[in-house]
This record gives sequence, C-alpha cells and structure tokens, in this order.
Amino acid sequence: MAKVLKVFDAVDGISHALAVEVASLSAQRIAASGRFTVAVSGGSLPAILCKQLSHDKNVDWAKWHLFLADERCVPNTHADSTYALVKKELLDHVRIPQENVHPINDAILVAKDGACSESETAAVAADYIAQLTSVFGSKIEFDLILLGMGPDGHTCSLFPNHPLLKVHNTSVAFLTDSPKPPPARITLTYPVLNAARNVIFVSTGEGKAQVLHDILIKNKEYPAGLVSPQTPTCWYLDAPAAKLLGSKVSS
Ligand SMILES: O=C(O)[C@H](O)[C@@H](O)[C@H](O)[C@H](O)COP(=O)(O)O
Repeated sequence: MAKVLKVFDAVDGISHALAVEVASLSAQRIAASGRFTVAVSGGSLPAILCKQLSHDKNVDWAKWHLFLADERCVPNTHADSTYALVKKELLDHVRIPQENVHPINDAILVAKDGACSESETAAVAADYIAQLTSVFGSKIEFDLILLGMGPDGHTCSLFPNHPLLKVHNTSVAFLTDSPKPPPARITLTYPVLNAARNVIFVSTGEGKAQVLHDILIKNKEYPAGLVSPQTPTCWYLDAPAAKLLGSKVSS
C-alpha cells in the first residue's frame, strides 16, 4: 500500500496540519455514520496532535469514541500512563462523554508501580477486548488510528522481532518484556491496525531519520512499516526526521 508523506519545517506545522486533517475526517465520518472512532498511541504524539486540535470548537466531540492504540500497564494516573497524557493534552480541554473514552481498567492492577504480573497484564488485555467489542461488535474498524514510531521502528507496543508481530488471532495482545519501559503493556494487533479506514503516523526529530529512510526508501521490514490500512498510510514528519528522504517541505 502506498504511503503519503507530509514534511514540515517544524513541529508546530505538523500540529496545525494534523488538526485540520483530523477535524475533516471527524466531520466526514460523523456525517456518514454518526460517530468517529479513534485510537491514539503515546510518546510525543498526544502533545503534537492536541496542541491545535484541542481548541477546535467545530469538532463534534460528543460523537468521538476514543481508545488507546497501546497502553502501559500502570494506573491511569501514573506518570507513565498514556491515558494520563491524553487526558492532559485533550480530555481536559474538550467534552468527549466519559462513556466514550476507553482507558485500561486499572482496577485489575495489583502492583501500582508498573511491576505488573503476566496474569494481570493478560486480564487488562482481555478487558480491553471487551471494551472494543462493546463499541464495535465483532468487526473492529477504526475511522482513524494515530501512531508514533520509535527509533527502532516499533509502533504501538509492537517491537522488532517480537513474537507479537505474528499475532493475528486477537485484537489486543499483551507483553511483559517491552524493550521500552515500562515492560508490561497491551497493544492493538495488526488485524486491527490494518482494518482501520485511516492511519496517520507522526514522527519527529533527527533520531527517526535513519529508520524512516530504511522503511520509506529501502522498504526494509520494521513494525511501523508493516501497517497497511484501507487507505494509504499518511506520515507527518518534521524536517530533521525527513532529512534522508529528499522530500519537499509542505507549505
Ligand atoms: O508507549 C509508547 O511509548 C508508545 O505508544 C510508543 O509506540 C510511541 O508512540 C513510540 O515509541 C514513539 O514515541 P515518541 O514519539 O515519543 O518517539
């Protein structure tokens, strides 16, 4: 599947263009289906995504259904929690009904410091599958999944050479050996990522330049490059991340 590249001078340019694109997709899908289903991952993405978008009063936030593309198995108020990050950057500023927002069920966690056992992590994943099913039924098809990528080419919590790359029989998988801390996490799997209507990656900084070159120019196999949704994957990059791609900067 083709990939669309959008390169910006600076991260603020990404925030602006991304807000326009997400608002437009939201309006289209709400007109077509009455709702907008979105999954976001953590890292630098929530701040870049929400800087402009969280001020958009024309978005019909009440129709949004928000999930996490992956999550660290820590309490939802923990400093490492992706939900806490998304709350700070988006949920504290816009009115998405609470029942439409889907953090992990952190009541399952016995350890509150990220030292989560395999059985607790598995139970968090099973609960998240139930949350997805309650919104989608048996066919999980997100309108939009927003992803970041690590310098090793991982996306969500799908890491290079990890057995989860081959998991196709469940929508949400768990791991307790994440190379990026904390070790216990849940993640959407490829069947869900690839069933999405739209996937947008946001990748910034020079540290991502080499892996972006390997994925986008050399077609080398990395977890992020294996995402292949219904429409071409769109990559929002800043100039340092795109420096080995020879791409033009968007205006
Ligand atoms: O738990 C996490 O950290 C993620 O969800 C992860 O997949 C992240 O999106 C990438 O590592 C990119 O992170 P950066 O954008 O911060 O480099």
